[in-house]
Amino acid sequence: MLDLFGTPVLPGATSAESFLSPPEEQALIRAIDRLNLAPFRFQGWVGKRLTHSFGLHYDFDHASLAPTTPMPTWLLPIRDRVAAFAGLVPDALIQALLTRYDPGAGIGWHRDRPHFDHVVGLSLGAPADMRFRRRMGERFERATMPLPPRGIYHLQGVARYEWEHSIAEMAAIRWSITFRSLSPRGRSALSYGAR
Ligand SMILES: O=C(O)CCC(=O)C(=O)O
Ligand SMILES: [Fe+2]
Repeated sequence: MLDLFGTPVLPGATSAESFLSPPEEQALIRAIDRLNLAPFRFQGWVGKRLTHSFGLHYDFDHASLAPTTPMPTWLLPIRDRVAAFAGLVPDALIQALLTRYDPGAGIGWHRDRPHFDHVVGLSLGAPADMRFRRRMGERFERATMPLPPRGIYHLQGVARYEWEHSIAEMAAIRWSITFRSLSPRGRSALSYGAR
């Protein structure tokens, strides 16, 4: 996320337009819709957005992280390009979370689980804004990062750890593919099978 002078508005948040071509976007949308997407669940609450994980599954009902089906071959070349954008080796992006936001679905204020480190996302379908906020005493500092279709964004450092983010309820369908790397906490949770 850069201002007019190319300075990041939020340290640790970078984005680029036209990362995917329109045919690639359409092929990915079709591939996501072929998956067995399930409503996101959080401690007994069932959300409107539909998700499917590859590589690792974080179970929000039980706050646990476990290996799941490896990324399919159609996703690997995309994962490799996304890793290059983020300056990471491809294998670092161990999880892919595929999400469909139907009209009325969004994502509330959160920071991603501490088990993960880098978050690199692709946007497909309807445009959206990622909103950011950070508490400053009595009020919130706020920032917005546009998420145009076919664009990519990378959250790390301050933007990922100190700021919360959310996406308002959508009026039209948006899909996203977010790739995550593991944090030291995530690595120990996996090796001990603990939280
Ligand atoms: O849909 C997106 O691009 C972001 C979703 C998100 O913040 C998350 O899954 O943690
Ligand atoms: Fe998130």
